Parts: sequence; C-alpha cells; structure tokens
Amino acid sequence: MNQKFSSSVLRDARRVVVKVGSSLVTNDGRGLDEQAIGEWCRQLAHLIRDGREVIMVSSGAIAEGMKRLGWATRPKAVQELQAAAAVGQMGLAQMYETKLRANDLGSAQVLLTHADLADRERYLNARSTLLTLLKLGVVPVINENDTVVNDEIKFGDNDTLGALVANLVEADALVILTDQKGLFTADPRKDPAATFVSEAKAGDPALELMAGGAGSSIGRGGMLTKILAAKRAAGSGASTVIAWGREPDALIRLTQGDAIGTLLIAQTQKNQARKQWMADHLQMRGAVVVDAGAAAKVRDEGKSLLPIGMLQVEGEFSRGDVIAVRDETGLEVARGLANYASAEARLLCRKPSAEFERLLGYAAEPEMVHRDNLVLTR
Ligand SMILES: Nc1ncnc2c1ncn2[C@@H]1O[C@H](COP(=O)(O)OP(=O)(O)O)[C@@H](O)[C@H]1O
Ligand SMILES: N[C@@H](CCC(=O)OP(=O)(O)O)C(=O)O
Repeated sequence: MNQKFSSSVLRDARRVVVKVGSSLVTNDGRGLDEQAIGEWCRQLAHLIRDGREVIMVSSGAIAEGMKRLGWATRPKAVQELQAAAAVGQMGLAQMYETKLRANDLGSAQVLLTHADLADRERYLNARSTLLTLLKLGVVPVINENDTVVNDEIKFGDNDTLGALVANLVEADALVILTDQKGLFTADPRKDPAATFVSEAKAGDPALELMAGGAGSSIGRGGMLTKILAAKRAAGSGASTVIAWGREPDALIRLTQGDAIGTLLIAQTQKNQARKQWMADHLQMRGAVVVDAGAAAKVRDEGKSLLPIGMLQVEGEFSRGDVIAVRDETGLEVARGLANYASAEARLLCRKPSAEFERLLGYAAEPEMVHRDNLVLTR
C-alpha cells in the first residue's frame, strides 16, 4: 500500500495546472528530453480520461534555443536570452504537439506575460481562451512570452507563471514538477542533513526560510519561487504539490492521493477565495439594473447574468471591470467582471444572444457576467 496524503485535495482536483521546470524538460540543459515529455503527455491523457482538465506550463525554450544556436553557456544579455527563447520555443511546441497527438490529444500554444494577466481585459481574454480550449478537450501548453518582456515585467521563472495560470483558470491544484523529490528543510544539494517536508500549509512563512535558490545552472527560480507560487495559488484556493518529475507515473499517482512530493495545502476554499479577491482587489466601475427574473436566477440559482434580463446600464466601464448587479429596487444582488464595455452593454439590454452579432458586429460571450466571475452580495 502506498502512503497517502492526509488531504484528498489532489484526488478531488478536477482542474489541474502542471508546471515542468527547465532543468527537467531539458535534462539539465542537454536539449529537450523527448522521453520525459512523452511520459508526462501519456500521464496527462490518463488524467483527462479520468475526467480532469489539464493545463501544461512548460519551461525549456531558452535552454533548447541555446542548444539549437550552439551556445554552451547561458548569455547574460537579455536580448540574447529572448532570441534563444524564440528559437527554442519552436522545438518545445513541436515536441508537445507530437507527444500529445501520440496520445490522441490536441494541443495549443499559449504565450503569456505578467502584464497580460494584470490587465483586466487581457486577463478575461486569456481566461476565456483557456476555458474554451479546455472545453474542446485540447491541452494548452503555456510558456512566458519571452520576446516581449524586459527586466521589469519578466516573470523570470515559470513557477510564478504556473501560479498565475492557476489563479486565472481557478484550478483546484498546481503540480510543480522539478528535479528534487519536493521541499527539504534546506537545499539538499548543500546540506546533507536536510529532511523532507511531506505536507504543510501553503503560505506558512517558515517554508520561505527553508527554500533556497536554484541548484543547477539551468533552473532559475529554485525552491523559493515554488514556495511563493504555492502561496499565490492558494490565494485562489488551489493547493500545490512539488514533486520529482521523473518519479514513475508521478501525475497519475498524485491524483490518486499518493504521498509523493510536498503537498502545500490552500487554507481557503475556492469560492471563498474568489469572493475575498473581488472584495480586496477590485474597484467597482459601474452597474447594471436587472429585472426580477434575472435577479432571482443570479441570486437563487447561481446562474450567469444574461443581457436579456438587463434593464439599464449605469456609469462607464470597460470589458473586465467590476460592476454591480442591482435589482429594480436598487438593492445590490452581486458584483462581477463585465464581459462587455458599458457602451456595448447598453446596446444589448433586453436582447437575446442570437442578436448580439448583428448589434455589435461580432459574436462574443452570451453572458454579461459569467457565473464564474460573479460573487453574490450578502
Ligand atoms: N529547501 C529546498 N528543498 C529542495 N530543493 C531546494 C531547496 N532549496 C533550494 N533548492 C534547490 O532548488 C532546485 C530546484 O529549482 P530549479 O533549479 O529552479 O528547478 P526548475 O527548473 O524545476 O524550476 C533544486 O535542485 C535544489 O537544489
Ligand atoms: N520561459 C523560459 C524560462 C523560465 C525558467 O527557466 O523557469 P524555471 O523552469 O521555473 O526555472 C524558458 O522557457 O526557457
């Protein structure tokens, strides 16, 4: 019998973000590890057959680019790193596409920057693209868009990107695969007395003191960025596990609850976390007044708000801004992220989605506020 984690968060996880680091993907800088990538893709297919949705966040572009360009040492100049990433990303995407296809899975390349996810409109766009890909059963393969980032806005490490993606799609779990078994009380490459940490609370400050920088010349972030990623992922209710990427059947076993790796458990529930996030971070920009039917659907049935139930639009807002949903008596029912800017929303009041294309000139979401982006006001 395999040792199990005390919590069932990984077993229960329906939507999982898997992040693999440069040191693993490129076998410590020796070019893409075809066999390892093939193995993870086989396991991803297993998870999907099991009814889960998966998103891959994969590093490796710079290391693969360096190999393709014949560079033995990592360049210092940021434009050379960016050039290497652009060269290497071709190979990375090609490898995932081949290996996922061998497992009857479609794949999609998504390149993101931190700035993309900080911008409300791009955030919503990235979110709807990813959720649509998941609905289509396609595996998104994400990396940082190294071409357009500079020092200030660079993630610098893909652990942070993994966490931001987990926040974006409200994943249940973030799996960080690396070249160590998980978190130790100190860097095991430097301290032979370090002991293994099997489970902890995500966000516990004691963990940050244990984690050091990268142990290899290829990896960038080290353990600290993984611990911070777990804290960030926990912000939207996702638990994180850090595990050794070459452990046989690691992904399959983790989702069966096997205690391989370090499990960092989120302390807030997904719904609670979203509510808190909306309350803390977002300023309201406007409101829509809805009829009694729409108010009841949103409040009592947890449904999305559709434009057909909207009577009036107040204020000026953009797509991605937070708006209030009020009933005819002026009472706030909920607040959430607007899919349409105020000018468009005015055109859509009382209209069924079949008419949106004629009214706007393009066909977009049928909802004014999707229920995933809606928080009820108590
Ligand atoms: N407390 C710790 N426990 C485990 N590994 C640690 C710790 N502190 C630092 N490390 C180092 O972090 C490295 C993993 O990070 P990194 O090289 O950035 O990998 P990746 O490319 O997978 O992101 C390990 O090889 C290890 O040397
Ligand atoms: N986006 C870059 C690398 C980011 C990176 O090295 O991240 P990590 O694997 O977390 O150390 C790449 O694909 O090479």
